[in-house]
Amino acid sequence: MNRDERLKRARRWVIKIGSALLTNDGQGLDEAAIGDWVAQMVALRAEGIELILVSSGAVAAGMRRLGWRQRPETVNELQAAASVGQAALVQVYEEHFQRGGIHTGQILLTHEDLRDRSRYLNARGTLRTLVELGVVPVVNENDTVATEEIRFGDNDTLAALVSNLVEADLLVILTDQAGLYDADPRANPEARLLPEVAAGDPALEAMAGGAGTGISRGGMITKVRAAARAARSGAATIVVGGRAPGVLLALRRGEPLGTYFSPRLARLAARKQWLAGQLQVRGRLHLDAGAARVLREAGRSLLPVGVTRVEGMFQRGDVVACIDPEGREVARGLVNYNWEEAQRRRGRSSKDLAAEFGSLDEPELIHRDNLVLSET
Ligand SMILES: Nc1ncnc2c1ncn2[C@@H]1O[C@H](COP(=O)(O)OP(=O)(O)O)[C@@H](O)[C@H]1O
Ligand SMILES: N[C@@H](CCC(=O)OP(=O)(O)O)C(=O)O
Repeated sequence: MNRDERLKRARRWVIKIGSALLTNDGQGLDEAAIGDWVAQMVALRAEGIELILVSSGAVAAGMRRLGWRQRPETVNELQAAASVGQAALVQVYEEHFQRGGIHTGQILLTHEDLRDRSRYLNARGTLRTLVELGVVPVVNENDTVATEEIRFGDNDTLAALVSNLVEADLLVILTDQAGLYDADPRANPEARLLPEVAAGDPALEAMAGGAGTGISRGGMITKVRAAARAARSGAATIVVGGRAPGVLLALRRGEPLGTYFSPRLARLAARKQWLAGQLQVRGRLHLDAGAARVLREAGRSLLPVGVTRVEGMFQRGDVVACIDPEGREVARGLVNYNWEEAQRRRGRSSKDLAAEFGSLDEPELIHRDNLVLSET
């Protein structure tokens, strides 16, 4: 399916608005711009398009209300700014959406909410219910409680995971550049805009750099990765300049704005999407070349015999990474044994293990249903 066709058919959109765009140079919210995007979203809703909004801007809005000129350094100050600013943010959205007769609902997530399978299913259920009720969920990271270990860090990653969660057709990332360029346009005036690329193409990461402003987090690299993640559940992504007049409606009309990331990656089953969305691992299993090959090429389960080294103190059911002899990540999966048991089993044949532990013992360290290949 090409871009035009996909856009015509896209019924469920996730729209992400970045910090760089939402704030007047990091100083408070650009309310006029927000009003303009919301009016466009109201028009999209009237066409029957379901919307989920992922909005940054809490820290910047909080700084403004607290009278701070610089982004604070300490975690608690950042969290305080986010707490004050999040209230301001939802207030502005709610006010503008109300004018169009649409309710909003606030959803604040941490990575922990999506790591735990039952919390993940719960978040998914709530988001889907809100969408079915015609409410526009306004999602942000729960910055007031998120510590380094449990945070997404940037909202591009969060928007991609939300796209997986609601099985969106399209992820639109509004930012302060017209799209993805072949080099950072702030540093290279000659950089050219790429109108269409393949989501997950490793060459894109080399072109994309970090954040452009002091207040934003991810930069273009996290957008490129977000497009690859979103493609795992079949969503196309468009990264586009949010200041282009009527940008959302122009996209809907099929105007060729921004960079279109076509989702050419194989679509994963819902459970594997959840696995692929895990941002952190609890341990690493180092594989020999043969095991790395059968995982990559034959989609087999991981048997203890192919494991040369066990790293980390994980428990049964934790997510661990499988690493090839060159140190590259092959796959991630839910491990059947804790680290001590895995240690005891590594390098041994299934026959040998059955003789020692009995035939009721699970022969795989990771079953193929619980294993997802990493993007390399
Ligand atoms: N190849 C690239 N193409 C476009 N922008 C890039 C590229 N590499 C780095 N950037 C930078 O990424 C910035 C956008 O990301 P970011 O500042 O995180 O915005 P947001 O808050 O919208 O997520 C741009 O301002 C730009 O300076
Ligand atoms: N959650 C933070 C935003 C994080 C952030 O700035 O992300 P991004 O918009 O991707 O650069 C906030 O609301 O301030």
